[in-house]
Amino acid sequence: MTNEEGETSQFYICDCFTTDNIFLNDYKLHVSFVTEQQFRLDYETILRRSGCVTEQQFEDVLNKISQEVDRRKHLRETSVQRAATIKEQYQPLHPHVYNLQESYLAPKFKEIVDYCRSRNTREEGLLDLLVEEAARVYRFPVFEKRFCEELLEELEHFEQSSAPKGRPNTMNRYGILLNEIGFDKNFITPLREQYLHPLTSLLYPDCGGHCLDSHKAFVVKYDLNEDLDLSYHYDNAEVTLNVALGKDFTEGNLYFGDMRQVPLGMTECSEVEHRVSEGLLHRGQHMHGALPISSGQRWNLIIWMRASQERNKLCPMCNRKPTLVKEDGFADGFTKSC
Ligand SMILES: O=C(O)CCC(=O)C(=O)O
Ligand SMILES: [Fe+2]
Repeated sequence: MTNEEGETSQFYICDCFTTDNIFLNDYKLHVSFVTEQQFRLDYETILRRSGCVTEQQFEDVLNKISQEVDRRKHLRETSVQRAATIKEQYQPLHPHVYNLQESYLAPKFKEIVDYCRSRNTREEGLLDLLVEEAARVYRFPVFEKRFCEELLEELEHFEQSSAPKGRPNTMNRYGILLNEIGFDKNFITPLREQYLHPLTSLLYPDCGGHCLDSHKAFVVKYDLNEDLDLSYHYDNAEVTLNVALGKDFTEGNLYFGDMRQVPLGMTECSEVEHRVSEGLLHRGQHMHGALPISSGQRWNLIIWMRASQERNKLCPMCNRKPTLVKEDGFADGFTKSC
């Protein structure tokens, strides 16, 4: 039996969600907060170096953290409420975009998926169909351009409506959470299971790409009057797909550094351009960020794909064995079974 979002199992979050990876936008810093004493010990020096020098500035940081922890503690319940209100009140402009059709997909993408479906192990032939832009970062066409336009029209229509809006995370202030507006069951889940899974199985078997069983999907939006760029980070995902949907924009390239926990600057970064209708597939733990756009507006579809088999061993956000807390929906992709 599956529920409305299309999940078949009970999923969990790790309890580090309320203590770890809290992003301080003013100082572009991710922090953990358990007690004030621990926080001062771990971050006072680095915060001071980043310009947080007065006691008042430090107080402001503590207040922001406390607000964020509160927001996270109530996140699931507010999200369920928002989804119910959206379902009741929001009238889609293009209802058909919520149901994935083969005709939305680029022919080249279908060719790549067919190639993967017919093979159990990676052969060099696959790398002739994809472009490897940086270490294990692959580019390929995903959608037809016409579909990207319609999807964007739908998302803008939603943005302009009076429906309540949940934002993807503290780093993206203007995105849209796709599960809340009803994209999971008939669009993102079939896209992940039927099309992306054959590909990730061959490309990332070592990072859970062969056993992805949930996701978090959202849209990020950059505009000259809103967010311009995205700080360096890793995703709460085993494998991520990032598809540029439009509109017209200049710059805003992604950049990739090393895998987790190597400070930027000690490592060479590779810049990768976004091209409308094309996707970039990468390991979730591959550190990356987005450079500022210099004109226009950029919308990208982001699918953080999770493999419970991998994350149940080690939570990618706190690097410890996860302490499970039950939640609705796909939660953060942890399960109890394996
Ligand atoms: O703006 C982008 O293209 C990157 C977005 C991203 O990395 C994320 O949301 O995790
Ligand atoms: Fe990311």
